[in-house]
Amino acid sequence: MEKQLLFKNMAKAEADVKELYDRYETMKRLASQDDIKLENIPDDVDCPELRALVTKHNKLSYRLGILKRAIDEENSKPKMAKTSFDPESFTSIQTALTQVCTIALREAYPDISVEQTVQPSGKPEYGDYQFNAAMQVAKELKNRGINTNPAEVAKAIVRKLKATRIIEKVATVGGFINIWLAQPFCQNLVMEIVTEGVKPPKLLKRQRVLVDFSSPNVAKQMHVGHLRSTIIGDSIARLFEFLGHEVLRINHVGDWGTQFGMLIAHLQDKFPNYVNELPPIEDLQMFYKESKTRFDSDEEFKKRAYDCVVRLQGHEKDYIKGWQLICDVSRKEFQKIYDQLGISLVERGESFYQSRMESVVKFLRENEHLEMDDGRLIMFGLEKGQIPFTIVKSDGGFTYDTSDMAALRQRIEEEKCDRIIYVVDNGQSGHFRVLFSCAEKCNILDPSKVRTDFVGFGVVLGEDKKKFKTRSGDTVKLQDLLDEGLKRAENTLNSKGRDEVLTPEEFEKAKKAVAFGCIKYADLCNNRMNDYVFSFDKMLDDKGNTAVYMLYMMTRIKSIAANSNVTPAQLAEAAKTEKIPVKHPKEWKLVKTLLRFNDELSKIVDDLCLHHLCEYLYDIATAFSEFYNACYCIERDAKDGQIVKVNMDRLLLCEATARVMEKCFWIIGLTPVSKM
Ligand SMILES: NC(=[NH2+])NCCC[C@H](N)C(=O)O
Repeated sequence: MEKQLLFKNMAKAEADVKELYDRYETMKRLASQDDIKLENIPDDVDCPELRALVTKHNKLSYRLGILKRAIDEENSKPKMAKTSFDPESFTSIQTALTQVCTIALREAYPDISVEQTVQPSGKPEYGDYQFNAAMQVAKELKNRGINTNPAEVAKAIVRKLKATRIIEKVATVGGFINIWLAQPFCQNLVMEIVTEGVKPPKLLKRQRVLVDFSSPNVAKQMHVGHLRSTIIGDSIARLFEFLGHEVLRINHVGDWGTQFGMLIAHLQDKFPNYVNELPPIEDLQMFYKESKTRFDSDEEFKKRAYDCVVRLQGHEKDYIKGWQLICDVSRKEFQKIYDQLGISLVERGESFYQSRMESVVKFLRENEHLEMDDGRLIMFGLEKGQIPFTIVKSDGGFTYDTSDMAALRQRIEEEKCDRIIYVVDNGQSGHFRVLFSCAEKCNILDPSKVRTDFVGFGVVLGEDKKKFKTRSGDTVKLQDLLDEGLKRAENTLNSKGRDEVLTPEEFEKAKKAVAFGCIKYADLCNNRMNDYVFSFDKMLDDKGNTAVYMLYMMTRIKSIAANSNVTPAQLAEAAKTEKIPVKHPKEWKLVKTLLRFNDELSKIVDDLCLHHLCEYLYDIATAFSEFYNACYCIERDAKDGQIVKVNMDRLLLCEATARVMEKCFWIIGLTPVSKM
């Protein structure tokens, strides 16, 4: 009996041991797992403490995962101490990134002198900007017998990259260094646009910039070529003004040629009393034609005309008076065009340089730069095979070449210009090459101190791709062209029913903004070097990159806040607490597009091609449309259309977009309209 009990106890003890062993095994298995899941604990394990511990463990390992990833991310970032970013020296994102990358490049490879600017990257997966110097550096190194590859170089550069507030993260793909912008930094910059307006980047040095543009010829037609020069030159001047430079807008009018001889001789015959009584010359071109016909057919008249030139250049009173009268008639006509287009210019024609021409000739003679050639005095520039400048004609008179030499000298020595920009058609590119070359040769121009730019442009073509003419084959008068623009703009607005929604004043404003805006925009949005086809139909199209599309876009953006009953004051108040939204990819894309503004400007400061700005405007408009379609600014009830929610942060982004676009408009010379 006792024995039986003993056996029973033993069997039970054995079963207990087995059970305990099994449990131990389960626990061991569970413990070896990285993450113990509650469901893996067998149901028969009745141990609440264990379950509590597992739950706690799981929570902790989740947090550990987050921390580990953060550490990894931190480690993948440039390792050096965070240098605080100096907003004082910030000019543009591209410049700032280029600086940071160049410093890293120099540190990684001190004796390699590769210059590269950071570029916006083409695809979002390659970051926002790219620095592609590694290929060139690797090539350089290979040339020196050092075996490496672009990927290694890229990594070496990244290791030297200092962290800044602009950069969120950096990654290399082969030899490419991809850079992602930091959102908080960008949000702040865009918010500054809302609170402080679009400000120009900090100027390193304020320059004196002279823009020689428009420059028609007295008594002759101001033609479409002069219109191009006027539009392009005005925009360039505006750009430099916005940047804070000191700009001289000079109208180098052709007012001192030999044509004045025949004009004055004709004036004496037609209006003998011209000195005392204002001659009623209405059609100066007609007057010019008449005198030219006489000049070409009448020997006696021709002689008198020559005599008149001599007496005019000798500053004889009555001759100067006649010359002034003729210039006045022209001046008034030019001014009408400038007023309509909203362009300001300082007239300083060729006549202004008369005495300076005399002294520049003396200077060139004394320094032995002039050569006798068939009775003329000519000057060769520095380049071989270049045609020479004619400084003094065989009759002792001066030429277009002489006046430009004198003008350039005046602009450098008297005006102390840092940069001189000539906006003249491509046909004169040769003239300006010789001018710069001669000026350098005789030490009037030192290109290391003064920058000269020839801003050429192509000819204006008709829709038939031939030279721009009227239907009857005459050259197109500028005033007629502007008038037609107004008429066509009126038709366009009427066809959209704008005459019914706008007040007469608003309609007039819109009409002018559209007409003159579209003429300017159509000119500027093409690469200026190309010939351009003048087409009102294309200009007035409301699709594509046209002024009409841009003006519409602007009124649309402006109406968003107004339609949601948010006042400017409320918006300003919201700017104090809200952040610019960047969560949605389209918000972020728009933000980054807006922040390209300064980069675009610095590109234009260098190549003086305004089409970059028009392309940029189009990019903004596109990014805005995408944002607006994807992100609600105002949320309305589906049934009754009542506003249920206003997303103030998005309205602030709309406001920033309008501000940047407005600044671009200003530089282009477009007048925005509040309603269209
Ligand atoms: N400095 C200059 N040359 N400026 C351009 C003058 C253009 C000249 N008056 C023309 O109509 O062709």
